Amino acid sequence: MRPLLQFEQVSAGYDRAVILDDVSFTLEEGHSVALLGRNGVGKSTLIGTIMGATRLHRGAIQFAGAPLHTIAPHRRAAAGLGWVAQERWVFPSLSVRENLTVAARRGPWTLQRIHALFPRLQERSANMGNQLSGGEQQMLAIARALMLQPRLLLLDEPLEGLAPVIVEQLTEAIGTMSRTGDLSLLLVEQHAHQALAMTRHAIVMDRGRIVHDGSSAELLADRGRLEAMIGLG
Ligand SMILES: Nc1ncnc2c1ncn2[C@@H]1O[C@H](COP(=O)(O)OP(=O)(O)OP(=O)(O)O)[C@@H](O)[C@H]1O
Repeated sequence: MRPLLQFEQVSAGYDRAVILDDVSFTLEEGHSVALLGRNGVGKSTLIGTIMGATRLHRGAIQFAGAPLHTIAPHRRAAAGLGWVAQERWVFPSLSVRENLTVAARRGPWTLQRIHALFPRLQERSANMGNQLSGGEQQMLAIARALMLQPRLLLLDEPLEGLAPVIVEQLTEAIGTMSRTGDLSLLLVEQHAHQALAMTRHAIVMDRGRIVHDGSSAELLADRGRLEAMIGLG
């Protein structure tokens, strides 16, 4: 196994506030990890720390065998990180097809492969970004990130606020993505069951610290433990 992302005793936050407290974990190349925890425990801060959007107080982050924390935030996408933020960035006045191709790079994620993953986007190719439903925008935001050929894709609550039928389609697509093996995934989700079903590993956070790091299947089977750590809502 090859480590792709490693947090080494990372403390990080905003200005003087320390939110992440001595966080260490490893994400292997080609693996998928669910990042779980109650509201406000620091999940988005961890994602932001990978992208360089927070202040690193202590520790180091390695990505693909080299230090990541010394790379400027605007260069991290080119280094192989894809980020689908909660805000679902899409270009409103570009068509779906243009959204996908405007900044695309060559690599394993082709338009054809994207259309196989999200048939809905193929049907909506000529529609503008602002003519899409919330679920379609989420699909487009994920697809745009894939067209940049990331080695690691960060998904921040992709199922949030979406209709059950869309949640089902997205869950299936994310599960497919994570099984391809040529992409690593870090998935932040409030929907713990879905997140665990889509991933191989799970990390649970509480108040800025990692309180559990293990297999998703085992945690999914241990209802009592899951409930104690994050509640089941
Ligand atoms: N830009 C910011 N400036 C200062 N504090 C922040 C900022 N963003 C988040 N925080 C604080 O950091 C802590 C962790 O928030 P974070 O958003 O990382 O948690 P989360 O686990 O992702 O929660 P949620 O599921 O609600 O998004 C909270 O106390 C929050 O108030």
